[in-house]
Amino acid sequence: MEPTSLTVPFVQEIAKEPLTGVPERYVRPHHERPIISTTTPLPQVPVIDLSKLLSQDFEETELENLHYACKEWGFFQKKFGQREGEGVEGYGQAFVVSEEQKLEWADMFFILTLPPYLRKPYLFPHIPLPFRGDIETYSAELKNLAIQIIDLMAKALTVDIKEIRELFGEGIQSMRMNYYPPCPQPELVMGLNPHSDGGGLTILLQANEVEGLQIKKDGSWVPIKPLPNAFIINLGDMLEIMTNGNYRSIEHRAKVNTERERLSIATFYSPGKDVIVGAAPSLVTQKTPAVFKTISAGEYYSGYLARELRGRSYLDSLRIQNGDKKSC
Ligand SMILES: O=C(O)CCC(=O)C(=O)O
Ligand SMILES: [Fe+2]
Repeated sequence: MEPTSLTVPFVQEIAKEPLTGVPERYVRPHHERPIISTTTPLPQVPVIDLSKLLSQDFEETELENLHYACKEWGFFQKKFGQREGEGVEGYGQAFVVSEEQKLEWADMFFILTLPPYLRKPYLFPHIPLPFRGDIETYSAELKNLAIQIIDLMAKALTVDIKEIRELFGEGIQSMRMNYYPPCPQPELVMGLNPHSDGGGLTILLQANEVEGLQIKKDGSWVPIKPLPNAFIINLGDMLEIMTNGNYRSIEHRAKVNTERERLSIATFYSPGKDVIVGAAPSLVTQKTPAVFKTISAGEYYSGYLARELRGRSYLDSLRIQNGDKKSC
Protein backbone atom coordinates (compact mmCIF):
# COMPACT_ATOMS: atom_id res chain seq x y z
CA MET A 1 0.00 0.00 0.00
CA GLU A 2 1.00 3.61 -0.48
CA PRO A 3 1.60 5.19 2.91
CA THR A 4 0.97 8.62 1.49
CA SER A 5 -2.55 7.62 0.53
CA LEU A 6 -3.35 8.06 4.20
CA THR A 7 -5.11 11.33 4.75
CA VAL A 8 -4.61 12.86 8.12
CA PRO A 9 -7.11 15.71 8.14
CA PHE A 10 -7.74 15.32 11.83
CA VAL A 11 -4.17 15.68 12.89
CA GLN A 12 -3.45 18.36 10.37
CA GLU A 13 -6.51 20.25 11.40
CA ILE A 14 -5.71 20.14 15.07
CA ALA A 15 -2.24 21.34 14.38
CA LYS A 16 -3.27 24.35 12.41
CA GLU A 17 -4.09 27.14 14.74
CA PRO A 18 -3.90 27.92 18.40
CA LEU A 19 -7.17 28.69 20.12
CA THR A 20 -7.26 32.25 21.32
CA GLY A 21 -9.04 33.47 24.41
CA VAL A 22 -9.31 30.06 26.03
CA PRO A 23 -10.57 30.39 29.59
CA GLU A 24 -7.83 29.61 32.04
CA ARG A 25 -9.58 26.54 33.45
CA TYR A 26 -9.55 24.80 30.10
CA VAL A 27 -5.85 25.01 29.61
CA ARG A 28 -4.66 21.51 30.32
CA PRO A 29 -2.46 21.03 33.38
CA HIS A 30 0.34 20.23 30.98
CA HIS A 31 0.40 23.83 29.93
CA GLU A 32 0.04 25.22 33.42
CA ARG A 33 2.88 23.34 34.99
CA PRO A 34 6.49 24.22 34.34
CA ILE A 35 7.74 22.14 31.46
CA ILE A 36 11.38 22.81 31.99
CA SER A 37 13.47 23.84 34.91
CA THR A 38 14.80 27.15 33.74
CA THR A 39 14.53 30.69 34.94
CA THR A 40 13.72 31.87 31.42
CA PRO A 41 9.96 31.86 31.02
CA LEU A 42 8.79 30.06 27.91
CA PRO A 43 5.57 30.81 26.08
CA GLN A 44 2.87 28.21 26.51
CA VAL A 45 2.52 25.37 24.09
CA PRO A 46 -0.25 26.39 21.73
CA VAL A 47 -3.59 24.93 22.67
CA ILE A 48 -5.15 23.11 19.79
CA ASP A 49 -8.59 23.72 18.36
CA LEU A 50 -10.67 20.80 17.17
CA SER A 51 -13.96 22.55 17.21
CA LYS A 52 -14.33 23.15 13.50
CA LEU A 53 -13.69 19.57 12.75
CA LEU A 54 -16.13 18.25 15.29
CA SER A 55 -18.98 20.26 13.89
CA GLN A 56 -18.98 18.12 10.71
CA ASP A 57 -20.31 15.05 12.40
CA PHE A 58 -23.11 16.17 14.60
CA GLU A 59 -26.87 15.82 14.60
CA GLU A 60 -28.77 19.04 14.23
CA THR A 61 -30.17 18.76 17.75
CA GLU A 62 -26.69 18.75 19.13
CA LEU A 63 -25.66 21.77 17.17
CA GLU A 64 -27.00 24.34 19.52
CA ASN A 65 -25.00 23.00 22.40
CA LEU A 66 -22.09 22.49 20.16
CA HIS A 67 -22.22 26.04 18.97
CA TYR A 68 -21.61 27.20 22.49
CA ALA A 69 -19.29 24.39 23.52
CA CYS A 70 -17.11 24.55 20.46
CA LYS A 71 -15.87 27.93 21.44
CA GLU A 72 -14.24 26.35 24.38
CA TRP A 73 -11.46 23.92 24.73
CA GLY A 74 -13.54 22.15 27.36
CA PHE A 75 -15.73 20.65 24.67
CA PHE A 76 -12.89 18.75 23.13
CA GLN A 77 -11.66 17.69 26.53
CA LYS A 78 -15.07 16.23 27.23
CA LYS A 79 -15.45 14.51 23.90
CA PHE A 80 -12.03 13.04 23.27
CA GLY A 81 -9.87 13.93 26.24
CA GLN A 82 -8.30 11.21 28.37
CA ARG A 83 -10.69 10.15 31.10
CA GLU A 84 -9.98 9.32 34.69
CA GLY A 85 -9.74 5.56 35.14
CA GLU A 86 -9.79 4.86 31.40
CA GLY A 87 -6.08 4.65 30.76
CA VAL A 88 -4.17 6.62 28.16
CA GLU A 89 -6.76 6.53 25.42
CA GLY A 90 -7.95 9.86 24.11
CA TYR A 91 -6.30 13.21 23.72
CA GLY A 92 -3.68 14.21 26.22
CA GLN A 93 -0.28 12.94 27.24
CA ALA A 94 1.00 9.52 28.14
CA PHE A 95 3.34 8.70 30.97
CA VAL A 96 2.27 11.54 33.26
CA VAL A 97 2.74 9.85 36.60
CA SER A 98 3.44 12.72 38.95
CA GLU A 99 2.92 16.45 39.34
CA GLU A 100 6.65 17.01 39.65
CA GLN A 101 7.59 15.22 36.47
CA LYS A 102 9.18 17.17 33.65
CA LEU A 103 6.65 17.02 30.85
CA GLU A 104 7.23 16.47 27.19
CA TRP A 105 6.70 19.12 24.51
CA ALA A 106 3.98 17.16 22.81
CA ASP A 107 0.35 16.20 22.79
CA MET A 108 -1.03 12.95 21.56
CA PHE A 109 -4.21 11.24 20.54
CA PHE A 110 -4.05 7.59 21.53
CA ILE A 111 -6.66 5.11 20.42
CA LEU A 112 -7.11 1.37 20.41
CA THR A 113 -8.13 0.35 16.91
CA LEU A 114 -8.27 -3.47 16.70
CA PRO A 115 -10.01 -5.75 17.50
CA PRO A 116 -13.09 -3.51 17.17
CA TYR A 117 -14.83 -4.87 20.27
CA LEU A 118 -12.09 -3.40 22.45
CA ARG A 119 -12.69 0.13 21.19
CA LYS A 120 -13.97 2.63 23.71
CA PRO A 121 -17.58 3.39 22.81
CA TYR A 122 -17.23 7.05 23.74
CA LEU A 123 -14.20 7.50 21.51
CA PHE A 124 -13.86 5.67 18.23
CA PRO A 125 -17.45 5.94 16.92
CA HIS A 126 -17.36 9.69 17.48
CA ILE A 127 -14.29 10.42 15.43
CA PRO A 128 -15.47 12.61 12.57
CA LEU A 129 -15.64 11.31 9.03
CA PRO A 130 -13.75 10.96 6.77
CA PHE A 131 -10.99 10.48 9.30
CA ARG A 132 -12.71 7.57 11.03
CA GLY A 133 -12.95 5.70 7.72
CA ASP A 134 -9.30 6.41 7.02
CA ILE A 135 -8.35 4.94 10.39
CA GLU A 136 -10.40 1.81 9.62
CA THR A 137 -8.62 1.26 6.31
CA TYR A 138 -5.22 2.20 7.61
CA SER A 139 -5.41 -0.01 10.69
CA ALA A 140 -6.55 -3.07 8.70
CA GLU A 141 -3.68 -2.61 6.22
CA LEU A 142 -1.14 -2.04 8.94
CA LYS A 143 -2.22 -5.08 10.90
CA ASN A 144 -1.56 -7.23 7.82
CA LEU A 145 1.77 -5.57 7.27
CA ALA A 146 2.79 -6.07 10.91
CA ILE A 147 1.93 -9.77 10.78
CA GLN A 148 3.89 -10.21 7.56
CA ILE A 149 6.96 -8.56 9.06
CA ILE A 150 6.71 -10.60 12.26
CA ASP A 151 6.37 -13.81 10.21
CA LEU A 152 9.53 -12.89 8.31
CA MET A 153 11.38 -12.31 11.58
CA ALA A 154 10.29 -15.75 12.79
CA LYS A 155 11.51 -17.27 9.55
CA ALA A 156 14.86 -15.52 9.90
CA LEU A 157 15.26 -17.16 13.31
CA THR A 158 14.09 -20.50 11.90
CA VAL A 159 11.22 -20.48 14.33
CA ASP A 160 7.89 -21.92 13.27
CA ILE A 161 5.66 -18.94 12.46
CA LYS A 162 2.91 -20.49 14.58
CA GLU A 163 5.01 -20.20 17.73
CA ILE A 164 5.27 -16.43 17.48
CA ARG A 165 1.71 -16.01 16.26
CA GLU A 166 0.52 -17.92 19.30
CA LEU A 167 2.44 -15.55 21.54
CA PHE A 168 0.53 -12.63 20.05
CA GLY A 169 -2.82 -14.34 20.56
CA GLU A 170 -5.57 -12.34 18.92
CA GLY A 171 -3.24 -9.34 18.83
CA ILE A 172 -4.20 -5.78 19.65
CA GLN A 173 -3.47 -2.73 17.63
CA SER A 174 -3.35 0.83 18.86
CA MET A 175 -2.40 4.13 17.30
CA ARG A 176 -0.68 7.08 18.80
CA MET A 177 -0.79 10.32 16.88
CA ASN A 178 1.84 12.69 18.16
CA TYR A 179 1.78 16.44 17.75
CA TYR A 180 4.94 18.36 18.58
CA PRO A 181 4.51 22.13 18.40
CA PRO A 182 7.55 24.26 17.60
CA CYS A 183 9.42 25.34 20.70
CA PRO A 184 11.38 28.59 21.07
CA GLN A 185 14.06 26.83 23.09
CA PRO A 186 14.08 23.28 21.81
CA GLU A 187 17.36 22.44 23.49
CA LEU A 188 15.61 22.72 26.86
CA VAL A 189 12.78 20.30 26.17
CA MET A 190 12.17 16.84 24.81
CA GLY A 191 9.33 15.97 22.44
CA LEU A 192 9.28 12.40 23.65
CA ASN A 193 11.73 11.09 26.21
CA PRO A 194 14.01 8.15 25.40
CA HIS A 195 12.09 4.90 25.49
CA SER A 196 11.59 1.60 23.80
CA ASP A 197 8.04 0.78 22.76
CA GLY A 198 6.39 -1.66 25.15
CA GLY A 199 4.48 -3.70 22.57
CA GLY A 200 5.41 -5.94 19.67
CA LEU A 201 6.00 -4.13 16.41
CA THR A 202 5.65 -0.40 15.74
CA ILE A 203 5.02 0.98 12.28
CA LEU A 204 5.79 4.66 12.36
CA LEU A 205 4.82 7.30 9.85
CA GLN A 206 6.62 10.63 10.10
CA ALA A 207 3.46 12.27 8.89
CA ASN A 208 4.60 15.72 7.82
CA GLU A 209 8.18 14.75 7.08
CA VAL A 210 9.79 17.01 9.66
CA GLU A 211 12.89 15.52 11.22
CA GLY A 212 12.84 14.75 14.95
CA LEU A 213 13.06 11.01 15.54
CA GLN A 214 16.39 9.72 16.84
CA ILE A 215 17.48 6.21 17.71
CA LYS A 216 20.23 5.13 20.07
CA LYS A 217 22.94 3.28 18.20
CA ASP A 218 26.22 2.27 19.82
CA GLY A 219 25.61 4.77 22.61
CA SER A 220 24.91 7.78 20.33
CA TRP A 221 21.71 9.38 19.11
CA VAL A 222 21.26 9.01 15.38
CA PRO A 223 18.65 11.14 13.56
CA ILE A 224 16.25 9.25 11.31
CA LYS A 225 15.46 11.40 8.33
CA PRO A 226 11.88 11.05 7.14
CA LEU A 227 11.70 9.57 3.64
CA PRO A 228 8.66 10.12 1.45
CA ASN A 229 6.50 6.99 1.12
CA ALA A 230 8.42 5.16 3.83
CA PHE A 231 7.48 3.65 7.15
CA ILE A 232 9.87 3.19 10.03
CA ILE A 233 9.63 -0.18 11.71
CA ASN A 234 10.57 -0.26 15.39
CA LEU A 235 10.80 -3.40 17.46
CA GLY A 236 9.16 -3.26 20.86
CA ASP A 237 9.97 -4.96 24.16
CA MET A 238 7.52 -7.82 23.60
CA LEU A 239 9.35 -8.93 20.47
CA GLU A 240 12.65 -8.85 22.29
CA ILE A 241 11.19 -11.15 24.94
CA MET A 242 9.57 -13.48 22.37
CA THR A 243 12.74 -13.78 20.32
CA ASN A 244 14.71 -14.43 23.51
CA GLY A 245 16.84 -11.34 22.98
CA ASN A 246 17.78 -12.16 19.40
CA TYR A 247 16.01 -9.04 18.20
CA ARG A 248 16.51 -5.99 20.39
CA SER A 249 13.85 -3.39 21.04
CA ILE A 250 15.15 -0.04 19.95
CA GLU A 251 15.60 2.95 22.20
CA HIS A 252 14.38 6.13 20.55
CA ARG A 253 13.27 9.67 21.33
CA ALA A 254 11.75 12.66 19.55
CA LYS A 255 13.24 16.13 19.42
CA VAL A 256 11.42 19.34 18.56
CA ASN A 257 12.57 22.44 16.71
CA THR A 258 11.97 26.19 16.68
CA GLU A 259 10.44 26.51 13.25
CA ARG A 260 8.12 23.69 12.41
CA GLU A 261 5.56 21.57 14.16
CA ARG A 262 5.97 17.85 13.74
CA LEU A 263 3.43 15.08 13.37
CA SER A 264 3.97 11.37 13.64
CA ILE A 265 1.66 8.39 13.76
CA ALA A 266 2.84 5.27 15.54
CA THR A 267 0.78 2.11 15.03
CA PHE A 268 1.53 -0.63 17.53
CA TYR A 269 0.78 -4.30 17.03
CA SER A 270 1.07 -6.15 20.33
CA PRO A 271 0.02 -9.30 22.16
CA GLY A 272 -3.43 -9.23 23.72
CA LYS A 273 -3.54 -8.45 27.44
CA ASP A 274 -4.29 -12.02 28.54
CA VAL A 275 -1.36 -13.59 26.76
CA ILE A 276 1.53 -14.82 28.86
CA VAL A 277 4.55 -13.57 27.01
CA GLY A 278 7.86 -15.38 27.08
CA ALA A 279 10.45 -16.59 24.63
CA ALA A 280 9.26 -18.77 21.74
CA PRO A 281 9.78 -22.31 23.12
CA SER A 282 12.14 -23.41 20.35
CA LEU A 283 14.49 -20.51 21.11
CA VAL A 284 15.05 -21.65 24.70
CA THR A 285 17.68 -24.38 24.90
CA GLN A 286 20.35 -25.38 27.35
CA LYS A 287 22.83 -23.28 25.45
CA THR A 288 20.41 -20.39 25.08
CA PRO A 289 18.41 -20.17 28.31
CA ALA A 290 15.52 -17.73 28.68
CA VAL A 291 16.76 -14.14 28.90
CA PHE A 292 13.55 -12.69 30.37
CA LYS A 293 10.97 -13.79 32.88
CA THR A 294 7.56 -14.55 31.49
CA ILE A 295 4.85 -12.00 32.21
CA SER A 296 1.25 -11.40 31.19
CA ALA A 297 1.15 -8.79 28.47
CA GLY A 298 -1.51 -6.85 30.40
CA GLU A 299 0.71 -6.68 33.46
CA TYR A 300 3.61 -5.50 31.35
CA TYR A 301 1.61 -2.70 29.72
CA SER A 302 0.26 -1.48 33.08
CA GLY A 303 3.74 -1.45 34.61
CA TYR A 304 5.16 0.23 31.53
CA LEU A 305 2.57 3.01 31.49
CA ALA A 306 2.81 3.60 35.23
CA ARG A 307 6.38 4.85 34.87
CA GLU A 308 7.95 7.85 33.27
CA LEU A 309 9.69 7.07 30.02
CA ARG A 310 13.23 6.07 30.83
CA GLY A 311 15.10 4.21 28.11
CA ARG A 312 14.72 0.45 28.21
CA SER A 313 14.71 0.24 31.99
CA TYR A 314 11.36 -1.51 32.34
CA LEU A 315 12.34 -4.34 30.04
CA ASP A 316 15.63 -4.65 31.90
CA SER A 317 13.73 -5.26 35.12
CA LEU A 318 12.52 -8.56 33.62
CA ARG A 319 15.99 -9.77 32.77
CA ILE A 320 17.03 -13.09 34.30
CA GLN A 321 20.53 -12.42 35.53
CA ASN A 322 22.07 -15.84 34.84
CA GLY A 323 20.43 -16.18 31.48
CA ASP A 324 21.68 -12.82 30.33
CA LYS A 325 23.51 -13.86 27.23
CA LYS A 326 23.24 -10.47 25.56
CA SER A 327 23.85 -7.83 28.19
CA CYS A 328 23.60 -4.23 27.01
O1 LIG B 1 7.42 10.96 16.93
C1 LIG B 1 8.17 10.02 16.70
O2 LIG B 1 8.86 9.95 15.68
C2 LIG B 1 8.28 8.89 17.68
C3 LIG B 1 6.98 8.49 18.28
C4 LIG B 1 7.14 7.36 19.24
O3 LIG B 1 8.21 6.92 19.53
C5 LIG B 1 5.95 6.75 19.87
O4 LIG B 1 4.83 7.24 19.66
O5 LIG B 1 6.13 5.75 20.59
FE1 LIG C 1 8.07 5.06 20.57
